[in-house]
Amino acid sequence: MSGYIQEDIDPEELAHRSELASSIAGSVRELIDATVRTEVGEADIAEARRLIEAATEILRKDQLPGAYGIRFNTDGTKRSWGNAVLGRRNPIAPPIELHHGAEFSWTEVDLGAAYEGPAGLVHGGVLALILDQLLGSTAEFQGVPGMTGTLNVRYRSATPLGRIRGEARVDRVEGVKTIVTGTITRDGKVTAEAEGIFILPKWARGEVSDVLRKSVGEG
Ligand SMILES: CCCCCCCCCCCCCCCC(=O)SCCNC(=O)CCNC(=O)[C@H](O)C(C)(C)COP(=O)(O)OP(=O)(O)OC[C@H]1O[C@@H](n2cnc3c(N)ncnc32)[C@H](O)[C@@H]1OP(=O)(O)O
Repeated sequence: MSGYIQEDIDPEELAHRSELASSIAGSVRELIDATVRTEVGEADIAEARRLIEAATEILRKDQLPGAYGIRFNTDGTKRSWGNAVLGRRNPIAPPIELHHGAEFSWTEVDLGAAYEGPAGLVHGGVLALILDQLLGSTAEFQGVPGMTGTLNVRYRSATPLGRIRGEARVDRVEGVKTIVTGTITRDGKVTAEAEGIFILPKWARGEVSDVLRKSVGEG
């Protein structure tokens, strides 16, 4: 499957690249929030655009030919740095940091103005995005990975912007299908619940190396 790239990088260099990626993505994330909330006038907007365009030009000096893909070391550590939910290179990712326990996985993340749907509330699609990744990564961590086949989300009550918590656990495994359930809570109250069916695709059955299938990295 293209897009999976074996690229061995020693731990020290990896930590350095990770720090660089997180730092620039964090700056751009700040920029996104500032853009959504700015009240400055035309002259300041023009000046800001000039600086942003200059920064873009610097980054364009050396680019990957396409998306980042999923890269992994032969020891199984994995990098999904372009991922839309947890990619450390990706400023549109909230980004979520996942924690995995024996029984369940969880994340806590602050969702600010850039993730608004209804006034003052988290966009339902953003919650679905986070649940998709959280549930999918939970299946992966438990050694039964798959692509999302179906994701059902029930929005029980509105989720105000701010700090949310997501939790997920594998409910059962049926052949190549892993059924995972999860919730989003805000201030201790469940505002959304989900069930996902994650399916090990045909191309991965027996074809993908054990290293990749068992890989659980920093994301
Ligand atoms: C090393 C391995 C890596 C593998 C991968 C890992 C990814 C690790 C990511 C970690 C975290 C990801 C979190 C974000 C995850 C996304 O964002 S994934 C992106 C969104 N999803 C997609 O693009 C999936 C698109 N769809 C497909 O690729 C294929 O339709 C699927 C879902 C893989 C299934 O196709 P298939 O492999 O040909 O499945 P098939 O053999 O026909 O059916 C197998 C079983 O699944 C059932 N089924 C088929 N489709 C569906 C469906 N849509 N809904 C429910 N059941 C279905 C069938 O009825 C059958 O059931 P049983 O007869 O066994 O009871």
